[in-house]
Amino acid sequence: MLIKIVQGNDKELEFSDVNVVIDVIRAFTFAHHAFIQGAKQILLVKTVEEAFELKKSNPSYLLAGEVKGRGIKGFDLDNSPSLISKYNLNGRSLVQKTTNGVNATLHALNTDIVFVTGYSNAKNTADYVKNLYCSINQDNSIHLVASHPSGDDDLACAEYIKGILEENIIESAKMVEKRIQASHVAEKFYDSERPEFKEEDIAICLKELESDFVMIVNQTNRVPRIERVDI
Ligand SMILES: O=C(O)[C@H](CS(=O)(=O)O)OP(=O)(O)O
Ligand SMILES: [Mg+2]
Repeated sequence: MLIKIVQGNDKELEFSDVNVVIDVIRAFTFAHHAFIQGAKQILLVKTVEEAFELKKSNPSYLLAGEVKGRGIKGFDLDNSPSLISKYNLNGRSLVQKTTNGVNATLHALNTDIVFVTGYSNAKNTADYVKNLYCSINQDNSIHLVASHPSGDDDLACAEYIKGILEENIIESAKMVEKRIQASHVAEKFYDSERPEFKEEDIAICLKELESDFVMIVNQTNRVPRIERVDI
């Protein structure tokens, strides 16, 4: 198994058998909770304009995401996992536009299969990838993409997943949680002068959840979309 950790949201990756794109704070923690709340799929777009175009032809779509961390005028939702975990999303399709997670994923499509995850679903995802791609073929190449260019939240999670895949756990779950909380990306959520960033979001990003699915990017349509695949 050739496992490489890559950091950044715009890296053009050479082909690998599997890509796992990680965004802890907050895009794929948000996505994980959206699926738990019943979402059917999450379409991934690069720009705000593309999101509005999709909504024009599909008025039931919910637009979600951020620019510089803040919600977008005219969108239905921002990038907050604590907010989304209060919605009933049964059967709904979302469109997601975010700085790191979504952009990194759109740059990571040169592969047979793309997973996305935050920390909340990291162990599930790592176990699934390990069973399916590591046990059978030891020659498989895997990119773990820590989507924030400098955030230790995604890097810590990537190292955690690598440890599970290689059966060599250097970073314990507790250590990873500490690194996420101490990362510079988390800072603004503890800043009382920036009330738009909620501390509650970080609490959710730090919590591993028992869930029975992984998130895989379906590339068969023009717009790539995250779907839940039961495990
Ligand atoms: O909304 C977020 O948490 C981030 C943007 S920033 O790092 O807070 O500026 O977007 P994401 O794509 O979820 O990393
Ligand atoms: Mg992030």
